[in-house]
Amino acid sequence: MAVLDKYGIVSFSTPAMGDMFKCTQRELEGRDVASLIPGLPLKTLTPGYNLAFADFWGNKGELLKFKGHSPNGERIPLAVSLNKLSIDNTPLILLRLLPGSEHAIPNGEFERLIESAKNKTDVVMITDTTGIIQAVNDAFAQATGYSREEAVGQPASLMKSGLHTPEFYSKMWHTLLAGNEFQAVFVNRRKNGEIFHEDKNIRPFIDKSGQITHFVSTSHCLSESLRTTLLQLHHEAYHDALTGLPNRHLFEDRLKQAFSRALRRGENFSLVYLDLDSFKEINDTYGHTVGDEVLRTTATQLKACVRNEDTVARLGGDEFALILLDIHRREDVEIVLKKILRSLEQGIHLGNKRISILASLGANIFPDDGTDSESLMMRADFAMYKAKSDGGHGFHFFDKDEFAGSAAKKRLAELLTAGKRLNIASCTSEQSTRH
Ligand SMILES: Nc1nc2c(ncn2[C@@H]2O[C@H](COP(=O)(O)OP(=O)(O)OP(=O)(O)O)[C@@H](O)[C@H]2O)c(=O)[nH]1
Repeated sequence: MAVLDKYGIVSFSTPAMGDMFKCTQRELEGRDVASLIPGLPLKTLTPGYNLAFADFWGNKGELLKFKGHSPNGERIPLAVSLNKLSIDNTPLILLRLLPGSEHAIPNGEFERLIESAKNKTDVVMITDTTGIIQAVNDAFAQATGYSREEAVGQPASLMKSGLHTPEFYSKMWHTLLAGNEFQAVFVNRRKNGEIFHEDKNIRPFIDKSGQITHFVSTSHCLSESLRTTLLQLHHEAYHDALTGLPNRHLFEDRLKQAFSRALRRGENFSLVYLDLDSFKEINDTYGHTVGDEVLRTTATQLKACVRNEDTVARLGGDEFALILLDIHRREDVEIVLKKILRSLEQGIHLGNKRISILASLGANIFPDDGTDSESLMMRADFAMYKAKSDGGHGFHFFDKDEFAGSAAKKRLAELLTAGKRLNIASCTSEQSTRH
């Protein structure tokens, strides 16, 4: 692994990269990456392009296959991934390298692989196809605190931290069992309970008959500063910068989790949409800074009105969504909605003046009002639109009969077909202007 500056110059490299290029880290640092990997389209004269390219490839999560040129002229087949990083507001590029261009380890090299792993600085762990550890190297013991004797025969989940979602592991198994390699930063737990971060690559080992017999994991632990930066990047991708709330991506993920939890435990949950009333007027009258303060206060108040395991997200503009877990009756939701309206009313203070925050809320309950996320989202939005068209500053529960007779239903269907965001508020002629 290496960190490049925006001009593509190697600012930092790991010993593993030195091993790969058959030279010391010092010989790599300060070099133009184009001289080491000529195929990479990073050029010293195009820093803006370099960062945009790293960001683009990072988001795609793809590995690029190249031939590296070691300083002594040797050709090295490589798989490369790029990500944009920011450390202390300095944009940088994280370059991750894997040996070879093959997905699977070539036939008959298994024993040699175990032998070669012995002296590596990288952590190597070999499991069978069910994830039981078969072999580890010395670096494994240093990184995890488990000796070879303690680890071999145990499931690799020995190091599980509980901080990844079940989807993370299911994606890993799908990828591996399809014969492809899996690369990710794993958050694992050492024997002494400490959390550590591993930049890990897992490759299937395929025997002479073409069967996958083992998985080979190679990783190195991330330094504290890099780990913090990666956590920040992850947080930024899933949170709204203004309020710090989960953004639409994370909200959709939480909604999926709410479905699985409700199905697993036989529970109900409620989805609530909230749109501020006359927010545009606040912006127009007092300016965007005050508007931003109103949005931040809304976020704080919403979080204060719900339980820790519930979700409050900002979907965009003045639209928020809440997922209230483990709901028994509609009355439970009503209590929360009333509390929200009351606490938002307190608003913000501007000198001697108080600006109340008014909102329209639409709610529904799984499974009564919908059994998939799309219809629940659409129906919460519809209920919110009803609350708004009833004068705003209030809440409304989704009602099937109302929905069936509504002209908006047709509009909803059109929007749904067009795959657009369902902003029903824009269809209404009646808008609340109360403050
Ligand atoms: N201050 C601020 N304003 C924003 C932000 N994002 C969106 N807006 C503004 O939010 C307003 C949303 O418009 P509308 O949905 O029509 O707001 P509204 O006046 O509450 O209309 P109704 O919902 O019908 O009551 C627009 O004026 C946007 O410019 C933001 O991050 N900060």
